[in-house]
Amino acid sequence: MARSGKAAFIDRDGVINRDHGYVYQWQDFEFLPGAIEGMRRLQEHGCRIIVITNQSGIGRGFYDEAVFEALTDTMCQHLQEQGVRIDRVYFCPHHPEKALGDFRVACDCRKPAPGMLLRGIDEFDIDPGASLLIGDKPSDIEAGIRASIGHLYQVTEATPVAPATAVASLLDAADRFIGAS
Ligand SMILES: O=P(O)(O)OC[C@@H](O)[C@H]1O[C@@H](OP(=O)(O)O)[C@@H](O)[C@@H](O)[C@@H]1O
Ligand SMILES: [Mg+2]
Ligand SMILES: [Zn+2]
Repeated sequence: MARSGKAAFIDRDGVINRDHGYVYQWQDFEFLPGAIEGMRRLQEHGCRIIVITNQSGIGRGFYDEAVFEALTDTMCQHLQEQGVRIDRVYFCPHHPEKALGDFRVACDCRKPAPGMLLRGIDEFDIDPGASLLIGDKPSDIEAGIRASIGHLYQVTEATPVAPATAVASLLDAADRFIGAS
């Protein structure tokens, strides 16, 4: 049977919260303007909310998986209080050159590889063509292209990677997607 669900695949650092560089503590987690409202609108529109985040800070030894999970729990709790339910957070702890020990691998989940997106598509029976991705880096957009995501948005003031649309915020992306579908 054809896949039928719709998902918003959302990058974390630089889209949901300000990217201060390997954020792992709640005190450094600063929601970007429009991020929470954008997720609320996408959820109300019927999208699964799926976060896809490279976390090579784990592999580099800056913080461990338990610390990342604790921050994720706090973020999700905060969002829940604001009426946003995160369906899943996928993360990649690897890096092919900079990570330590077993984390130093050429995995299939570190963006621009599409592994985290493909997992979400499979686990939630998502139609990628009807879904959107919001990222800030070219590697996010590249992952979206490789997973055949139909609507790509890049939070950037520079020229976006084709065929992504440049947006000012998660909220801007949400409104454009909802307006177009
Ligand atoms: O934007 P997402 O995917 O949510 O997360 C990115 C972070 O894990 C960090 O990824 C690093 O890239 P490297 O992993 O070192 O190439 C840098 O870009 C950091 O500034 C950034 O905080
Ligand atoms: Mg990012
Ligand atoms: Zn990985």
